[in-house]
Amino acid sequence: MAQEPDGTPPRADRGAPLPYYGTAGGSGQAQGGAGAPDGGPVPAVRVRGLWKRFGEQAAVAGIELDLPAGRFIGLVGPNGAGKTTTLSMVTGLLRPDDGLVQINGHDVWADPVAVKSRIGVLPEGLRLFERLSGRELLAYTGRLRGLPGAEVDKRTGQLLDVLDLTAAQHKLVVDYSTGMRKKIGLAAALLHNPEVLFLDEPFEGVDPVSAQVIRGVLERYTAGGGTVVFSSHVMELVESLCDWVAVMAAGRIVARGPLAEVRGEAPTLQDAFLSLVGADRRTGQDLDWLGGGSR
Ligand SMILES: Nc1ncnc2c1ncn2[C@@H]1O[C@H](COP(=O)(O)OP(=O)(O)OP(=O)(O)O)[C@@H](O)[C@H]1O
Repeated sequence: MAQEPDGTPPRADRGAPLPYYGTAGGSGQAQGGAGAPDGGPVPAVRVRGLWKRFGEQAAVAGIELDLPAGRFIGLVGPNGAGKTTTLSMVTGLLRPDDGLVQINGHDVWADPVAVKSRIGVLPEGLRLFERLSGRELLAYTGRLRGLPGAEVDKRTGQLLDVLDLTAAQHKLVVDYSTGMRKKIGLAAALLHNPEVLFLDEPFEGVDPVSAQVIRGVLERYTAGGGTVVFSSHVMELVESLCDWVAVMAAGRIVARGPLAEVRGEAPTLQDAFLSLVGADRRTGQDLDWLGGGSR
């Protein structure tokens, strides 16, 4: 598999290698804006030695990963592979036991304000302010992000329109459907025009029409230079949307690189994925009693 980053324009903000966090609960040192230590282009996301244990179990077991800027990146893996735990640590929602995470050269835990102004996050199990209307939620988010009121109004109107939420803009979020919640969450994550957008299962529970709308917005965002990192189980979706993928299994990255390279000789990403995570051997052949006939 290819080693990233690739094809990303070099940036001026380069600097020294960064320290790891050290032991559990350590916060590392501020190194805002530092670049790739090898002199290469600064990756959108740089992860080194990332660990998270829950009791005896290592949910994330020493991940090393560079995600190139300006790409549509899919993080895929079977249930329990550690995708959500990884994304939570990368976005500053969950403190790692050990390891380093940088967003465009800024340390997630040592320089959280710089990082949070650069990222948008649509987490799994998104919690929203339910007693606000969709429009109020975006107005509130925009002001929290420090945007001027007129700019918040303009962007809010445009995002509500593009995401087909204008008719529901005055409805309380508590009354939104699953798909509407994803869309208003996406609008809130995009409002400040982040450099990197993280989405945990953005298409789960979303109907095909809304999925197409979300897809269009994300494609517009990457065309403008933004980086999307999203997790999904749906290989067809990843294959049609992403140009770069990272495959996780049992807390580790087992493959990463441009989509075509990870797919390799396999006919589809799904085949490559099943082979990479070792699931192609589980065919259900042993269940010879199953079939609804004799009990
Ligand atoms: N708060 C927690 N406490 C204990 N175990 C946890 C916790 N969060 C995650 N885990 C465990 O860590 C492992 C990785 O979970 P994670 O949710 O990151 O996987 P995932 O790849 O996102 O899975 P899925 O695709 O099913 O959402 C799982 O075995 C899970 O049970």
